[in-house]
Amino acid sequence: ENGGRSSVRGRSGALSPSLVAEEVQRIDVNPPKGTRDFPPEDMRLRNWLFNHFREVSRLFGFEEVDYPVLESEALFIRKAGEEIRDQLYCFEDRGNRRVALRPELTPSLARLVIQKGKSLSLPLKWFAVGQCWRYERMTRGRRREHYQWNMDILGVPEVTAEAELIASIVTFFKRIGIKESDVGFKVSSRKVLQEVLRCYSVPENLFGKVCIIIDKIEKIPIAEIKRELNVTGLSEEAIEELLQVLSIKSLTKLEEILGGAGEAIADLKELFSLAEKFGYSEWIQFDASVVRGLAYYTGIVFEGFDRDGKLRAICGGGRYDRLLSTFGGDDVPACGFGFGDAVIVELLKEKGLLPELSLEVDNIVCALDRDLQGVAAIVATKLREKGQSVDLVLESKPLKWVFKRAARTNAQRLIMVGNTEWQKGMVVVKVLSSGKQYEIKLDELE
Ligand SMILES: CC(=O)Nc1cnc2ccccc2c1
Repeated sequence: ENGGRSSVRGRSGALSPSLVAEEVQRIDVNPPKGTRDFPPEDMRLRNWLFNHFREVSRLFGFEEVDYPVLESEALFIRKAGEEIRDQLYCFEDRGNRRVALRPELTPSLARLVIQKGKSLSLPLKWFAVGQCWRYERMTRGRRREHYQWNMDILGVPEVTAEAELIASIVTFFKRIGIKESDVGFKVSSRKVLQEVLRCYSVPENLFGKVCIIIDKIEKIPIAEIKRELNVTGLSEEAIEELLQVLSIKSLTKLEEILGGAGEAIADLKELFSLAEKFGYSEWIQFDASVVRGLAYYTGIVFEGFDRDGKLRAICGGGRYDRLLSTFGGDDVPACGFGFGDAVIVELLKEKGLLPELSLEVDNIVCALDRDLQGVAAIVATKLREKGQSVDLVLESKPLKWVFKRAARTNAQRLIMVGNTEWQKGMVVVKVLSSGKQYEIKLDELE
């Protein structure tokens, strides 16, 4: 199909190098383990998803930010036993610096906020869509990268901030056709754990570690949870009381156990009342077992789940009021969420909600004679200046080839530049949906 030329000879007919030099060993053309390419069809779906992330962030008045994918390893070294730490994609660079591919975006946000310091006026509402990395033994065959949408509000201590963040995710779900019958949010507060641990005089510095162990409650046997809590230093009765409280699924019950004085109850009541006002009460439920797997959360935590229970958490977030001070900055009240690009696509597949996205081009322009290639370029430029997309045929091709390409690229119109018509300053337009064909002066083409 390349006009009859044999593939080993280029335009000039010379022998191609491969026949002369030694055989070149073919490189591995797959992307590195655990990573993905985004060829056009996959990139259309990714852009569709990210455009919704960005449009919702805009609707909520958030500003877009980004950070280097490479950060100092120190940003992610936390001693709470988190999985994200065990799987850090870290290495020593050529300057002998310990660096890491970011496993999440929040520490970078904290770093930038500290760096900007007083020059930032609060509250800050920032969002980012960034690639995050982990290094897992490929035995699990899981991906080593994914893209995360993050939205964060800094400088707002009240739970109106968390309510706003959940509202933004509900808005996103509604835009892509996901309903409250498909997904929900489990909501709790780490202050529940805090209040229980205080009753048993568990030192504050064990709080993060205890949360990380609790977060594994549905992933490892309960006996293992108890053992790890015990090793961490909790008494038998503290462990029993903790596990008891974590099984509570109603705020009323929680109030009976904890008493009505604590901040946990007040925050959660406020959040559920705001949910009413935002109109997403049907989407959220209290569930004391939600703690999330990041050590820095300090208050409300939430995670989006699929009600069929087939998938891992869709998204998650919460309040992290102490993160900045762990980096030596002044504390700023903060809350945010992360939303990965993988589970949501699995959910859309499950629900038959994957959009059909095809390549669209307004025009395909071709010269019918070799010496009219320049005129075809004029036509293409004119249309592009009017904001129309043009797939300009760049070589002299038989019309059959052009029609085939027009069909594959979903071109709306075919513009042909032929000698006969061009003598009169005209070009031929064929509307491909109707087959209607007409001649028109170039400067009347729009
Ligand atoms: C389902 C999925 O791809 N999860 C995923 C993939 N890559 C990651 C990379 C860093 C942190 C978390 C990650 C999570």
